[in-house]
Amino acid sequence: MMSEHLKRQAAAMALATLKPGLRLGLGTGSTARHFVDLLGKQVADGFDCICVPTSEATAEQARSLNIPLSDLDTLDRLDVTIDGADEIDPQLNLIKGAGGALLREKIVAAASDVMIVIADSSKLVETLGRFPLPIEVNRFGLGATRHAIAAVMVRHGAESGLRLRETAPGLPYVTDGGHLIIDAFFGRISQPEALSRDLLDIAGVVQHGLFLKMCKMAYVATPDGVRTLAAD
Ligand SMILES: O=C(CO)[C@H](O)[C@H](O)COP(=O)(O)O
Repeated sequence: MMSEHLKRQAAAMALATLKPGLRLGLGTGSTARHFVDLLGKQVADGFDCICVPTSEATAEQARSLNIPLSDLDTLDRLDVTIDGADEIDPQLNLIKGAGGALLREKIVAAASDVMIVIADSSKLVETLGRFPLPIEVNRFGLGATRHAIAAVMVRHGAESGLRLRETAPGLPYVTDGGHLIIDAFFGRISQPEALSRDLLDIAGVVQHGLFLKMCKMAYVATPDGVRTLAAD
């Protein structure tokens, strides 16, 4: 499929920039999966690195490829994290979390000196909000948390509502951390910093999928080649 080909090109470009000996964060999702696959081949050829995965799925893939793994108890900082994104704006602010790994992804990205995003060009947007914003919430008090998120949505002029993510009707999606995810349809997010603060002020919100000023560089694959985007 064309988009899989583009994702792999972006992943290959990111891998080509990495020096041996780095402490790497490994993202989650189909694009990150290409990166881990390519990294596995490089490790098999002797490439030295130590990696912290952002999800159980990525950990399992990395283990199957004999990629050396660690965690953020053993390593307190990482050099680089390579991850995908659901939306990328011109300042390289992101929406992440379609794959349900946003909490670990944000912890790993925050512990990294540099966050690099890999994506195909369908992820580029002028303003964040085309994609529903994933919000990770505690199971306890779900109704009250939903109500509080709905009030924030009204304050931010949201268009269409929210829904609890499910794996099947009536079966909530559960994150690796044991939390639930609410997908909130904001439409155009004109004040992402204020929205981030308002959501984090809600007691039942564990984290949300706005990654603001975290990404330093993005490799975005287009049919004409991979573009390198850098944050100001
Ligand atoms: O945030 C994520 C997972 O929580 C992913 O990085 C994001 O959803 C992009 O995934 P894909 O590469 O499959 O499009």
